[in-house]
Amino acid sequence: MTDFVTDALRERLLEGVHAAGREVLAIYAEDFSVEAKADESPLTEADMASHHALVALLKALTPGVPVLSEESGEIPFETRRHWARYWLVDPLDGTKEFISRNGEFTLNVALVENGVPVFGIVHAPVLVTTWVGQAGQGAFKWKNEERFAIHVRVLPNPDIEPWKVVGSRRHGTGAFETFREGLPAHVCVSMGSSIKLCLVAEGEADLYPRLAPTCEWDTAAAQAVVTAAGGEVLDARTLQPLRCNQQEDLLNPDFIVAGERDARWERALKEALAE
Ligand SMILES: Nc1ncnc2c1ncn2[C@@H]1O[C@H](COP(=O)(O)O)[C@@H](OP(=O)(O)O)[C@H]1O
Ligand SMILES: [Mg+2]
Repeated sequence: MTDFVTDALRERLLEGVHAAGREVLAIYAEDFSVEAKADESPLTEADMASHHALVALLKALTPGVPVLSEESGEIPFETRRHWARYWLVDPLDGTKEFISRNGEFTLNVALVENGVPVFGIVHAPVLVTTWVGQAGQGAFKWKNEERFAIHVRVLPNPDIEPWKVVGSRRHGTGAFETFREGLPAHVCVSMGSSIKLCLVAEGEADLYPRLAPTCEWDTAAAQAVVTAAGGEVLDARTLQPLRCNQQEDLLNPDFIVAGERDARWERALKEALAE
């Protein structure tokens, strides 16, 4: 439960994120250049335009609340570990999807309180879709200006209806394949960016195992959506909820997003991680 984000603040945040999304779309529509970051991952003008727009928005709406963005540059753990509340931003998640122009990229803004993502906005401008989740207030999806309440779905009986698993377009691993081999009947779809977590939140997928690296900004906003929709984002080994800002680096452990706990996928996950 967070009471920091009032209805009025949420509306201003949504307007601002949509405005940043329009800046990103304007770049998407033109020829854009691609640079390589220090870690060899790609960076476009759109990542930086969205970063500047979102940081300015958050600083204007909530002066005094620190902002950590993927494109901020490093903030030492010694400084940020004292933050009881901060904004965590991935201005463009799915940069490779942006570059390949398949529309599967998102703008992500999370509010983290004491390590827990309690509020999140995930906006996919090409899909004209925005997911919002707020602890204690549920989760919503806007699609073409229409608003729907969303909720995870109950795992179906796989003999009647196969489970739905969502995986990365680019980060499939042997462990992911072993996990699938341990599952009952299921179908698998590939998707880029934090949209994967949102698909679990809205009951379009049952499981998203991520047995490959990600950073906290990749997941925090969508984790708030998933939890507000009744699901969980769990460390794949401990099955405890992911927490932010607990350590020097900003890497997540391997994790799984699930609408519901179930011994069958927990067993498959254990086998996949034992390899
Ligand atoms: N080696 C690595 N270490 C940390 N994060 C990584 C990584 N390889 C990929 N990622 C993260 O995975 C995200 C893409 O995941 P997916 O392929 O499932 O969409 C990237 O987001 P960005 O596009 O914001 O850089 C990046 O942050
Ligand atoms: Mg990202």
